[in-house]
Amino acid sequence: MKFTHDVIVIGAGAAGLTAAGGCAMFGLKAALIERAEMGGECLNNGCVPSKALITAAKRAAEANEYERFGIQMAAAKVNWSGVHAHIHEAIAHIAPHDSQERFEEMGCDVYRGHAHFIGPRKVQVGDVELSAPKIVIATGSEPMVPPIEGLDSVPYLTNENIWDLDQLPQHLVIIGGGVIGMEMAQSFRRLGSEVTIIEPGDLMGRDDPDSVAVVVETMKAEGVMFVKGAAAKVTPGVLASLTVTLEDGQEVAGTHLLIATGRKARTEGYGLEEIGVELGRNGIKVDARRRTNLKHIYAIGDCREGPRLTHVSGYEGSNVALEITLGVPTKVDWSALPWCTYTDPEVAQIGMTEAQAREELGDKVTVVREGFDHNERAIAEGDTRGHLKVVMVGKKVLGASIVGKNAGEMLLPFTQAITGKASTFAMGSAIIAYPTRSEITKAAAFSAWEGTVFGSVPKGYAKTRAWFRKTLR
Ligand SMILES: Cc1cc2nc3c(=O)[nH]c(=O)nc-3n(C[C@H](O)[C@H](O)[C@H](O)COP(=O)(O)OP(=O)(O)OC[C@H]3O[C@@H](n4cnc5c(N)ncnc54)[C@H](O)[C@@H]3O)c2cc1C
Ligand SMILES: NC(=O)c1ccc[n+]([C@@H]2O[C@H](COP(=O)([O-])OP(=O)(O)OC[C@H]3O[C@@H](n4cnc5c(N)ncnc54)[C@H](O)[C@@H]3O)[C@@H](O)[C@H]2O)c1
Repeated sequence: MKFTHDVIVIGAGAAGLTAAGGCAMFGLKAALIERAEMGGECLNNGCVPSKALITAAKRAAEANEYERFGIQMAAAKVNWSGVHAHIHEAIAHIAPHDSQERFEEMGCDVYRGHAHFIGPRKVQVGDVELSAPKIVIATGSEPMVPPIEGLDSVPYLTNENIWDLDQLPQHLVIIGGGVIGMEMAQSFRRLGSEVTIIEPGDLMGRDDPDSVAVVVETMKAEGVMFVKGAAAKVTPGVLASLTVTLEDGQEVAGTHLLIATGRKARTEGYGLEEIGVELGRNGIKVDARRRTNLKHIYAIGDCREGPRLTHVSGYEGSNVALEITLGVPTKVDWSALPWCTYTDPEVAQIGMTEAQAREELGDKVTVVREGFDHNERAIAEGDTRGHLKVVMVGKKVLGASIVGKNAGEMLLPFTQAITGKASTFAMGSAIIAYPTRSEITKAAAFSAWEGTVFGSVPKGYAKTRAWFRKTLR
């Protein structure tokens, strides 16, 4: 079979960009296909707009504080069109980094259109047929909208259209108290909306409950309302715009509705079933090397079963690029997986929570806890909310849960403690929570190694392997 490319990558979000860019930097002929905006969910509908909103909301919250440290600011006057502009400026500022032009400069052939498998090694985009011995699926995920009665009778929001709001909601009702629900709730409340979160289970259920409790206390004090229960029905309102009825009959009325009930992997409408790629409960099934049941096809990022975070997509993209180019079989390792929820205070986690460790290792687990109330920087800053919990077996660190100001920036030493690796190479390949300032350490370490990793010898080796793969099939 004559191939058009060494590798085809479907989807230009965090996962696909890293995989395609990595392969191209080793000199492989890489095709990158994107049917919507370059940069995917993180840039256009996810991390970047949400963090921009959080920043604007934080400014309003600071202005609205009563006198602190002898200083009283003028109360915040929120101009929603200015907040909206800031969100879209942040996206526009980062867009060139993920752009078609940049990836073409790196050596990728970028195709804009819907990709569809027409064979196990063939993909069609528009009227172009592409083929390659290796294919990477990085098609991402979309909001999971539960089948709530009457939902279609109201114009509801998800993370895909909330950035287009032309006015600040008067009362935002949020179904789902996970990460999106909590980050959005605090932001809109701080900007002046009334906000109610409806959640049947634990708020931010993946995090340590002691961390979550600190944030919930702050959010309650700021006026966010929490209602326990599952949303069962939505009705257009008479005075208010809508009413959500819970399974137990409670009613919550508001003017706007945000659905934040989790993500659904994008696995439909591009021929996966026809070529026999196996699917799991919510995503493509993969092994530890991110290979599907068809071993030459990889699935990375939000489209496969597993954690859904930008830094995870990037990590899997580079692992797969290394495997395809240099033949390094890189198994994923989640033992030092970090994540952070950018509420105020931030909730950051790496590795195991106390509950996970106790479930796996019982009473061998020890936990040490330090509060910020004894931290002199926190005292001087007048913000002692929060604590650090370190989860260990003996003195070996398994995980850490941090809640407090800039908690996401405090995870890096625990990456090194858990992995036991602290070289510049390890720093360059560490998984670092996105978006944090700590990522700059990875960038610096990567720069130190770039010339070696993408030097003439590894590139020559990668190209020879790709040539054999294309020619000997
Ligand atoms: C509101 C929100 C806030 C978030 N905040 C954070 C955060 O702070 N930190 C964090 O780490 N994570 C965050 N996330 C999660 C993060 O955005 C995702 O994990 C990440 O963007 C997934 O990247 P991906 O490349 O796997 O998928 P995506 O970014 O979804 O990219 C997939 C791409 O594939 C394209 N595509 C799909 N099918 C086809 C096809 N057939 N042909 C061609 N193209 C196709 C899509 O158009 C899309 O551009 C957030 C998510 C949301 C929704
Ligand atoms: N800071 C970050 O890293 C960040 C920020 C935002 C989003 N994300 C990513 O985005 C993804 C999605 O976030 P999310 O908040 O949508 O999902 P989630 O899984 O975190 O939370 C969804 C919540 O919705 C609740 N729910 C489900 N059905 C419901 C119903 N009928 N009524 C009321 N509640 C209901 C669930 O109990 C759950 O708590 C996650 O994978 C996350 O990793 C990450």
